[in-house]
Amino acid sequence: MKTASVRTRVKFCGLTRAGDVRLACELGVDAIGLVFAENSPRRLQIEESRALRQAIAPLVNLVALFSDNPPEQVREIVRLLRPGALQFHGNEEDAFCRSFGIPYIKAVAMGDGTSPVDTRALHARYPHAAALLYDSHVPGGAGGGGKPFDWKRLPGDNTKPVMVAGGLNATNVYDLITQRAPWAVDVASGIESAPGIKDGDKMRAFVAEVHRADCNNEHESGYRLPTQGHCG
Ligand SMILES: O=C(O)c1ccccc1NCC(=O)[C@H](O)[C@H](O)COP(=O)(O)O
Repeated sequence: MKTASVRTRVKFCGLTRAGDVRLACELGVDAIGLVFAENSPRRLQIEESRALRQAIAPLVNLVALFSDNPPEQVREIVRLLRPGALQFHGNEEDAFCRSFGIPYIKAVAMGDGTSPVDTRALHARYPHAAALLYDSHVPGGAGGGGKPFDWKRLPGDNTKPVMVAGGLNATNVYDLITQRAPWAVDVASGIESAPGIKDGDKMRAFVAEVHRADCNNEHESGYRLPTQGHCG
């Protein structure tokens, strides 16, 4: 039997319904992203997020997303939801991001730029980031826009796990994984029928394509642990 020697982690982001959360967990995603950024159509109120939290299966990570939210709001969400990681999309600096005592992911705005990413500068600016998420928003803009950036701009000299987002869906995630082998992929609109409303068929197709890519991927990324997942 053919086996996958690596496994790409999957984060589904911007869920707003408990049923979608349950299906995502059944499909085997690694993380569920709940959005608390003010400018998002997927933004949750704290009360509704508690029901979603309860729908997350054991061993599946909860990631809480922010974009320049006030610290007391972040603290309140950390207290109530106990996320496994925080994700910051705004102009937050390292000291702020790490001050909540939970591993953090920093989103890097790839925008419409063409210049190479200065990985050294990024690592110096966010020394305590657990991972960097390369996403297609413009600096200061919101995520979840459903538009990819040019993956050739992904840096090759990372010393932190690389996550990729921006316009991913079941038709392009295979190419991303086989071309660039990120540690994790992150998707919001590519698995939706409307902002915040996930589509079961699109979720299934996305996970199936990640699995297919992992089973065909010869590329060994320095950010992955070897695993032996079965490919059928
Ligand atoms: O999803 C949002 O509405 C959002 C708003 C403000 C900041 C971040 C936001 N989402 C961040 C994500 O992690 C998305 O999954 C990521 O940007 C990819 O989105 P998409 O291109 O729709 O797959």
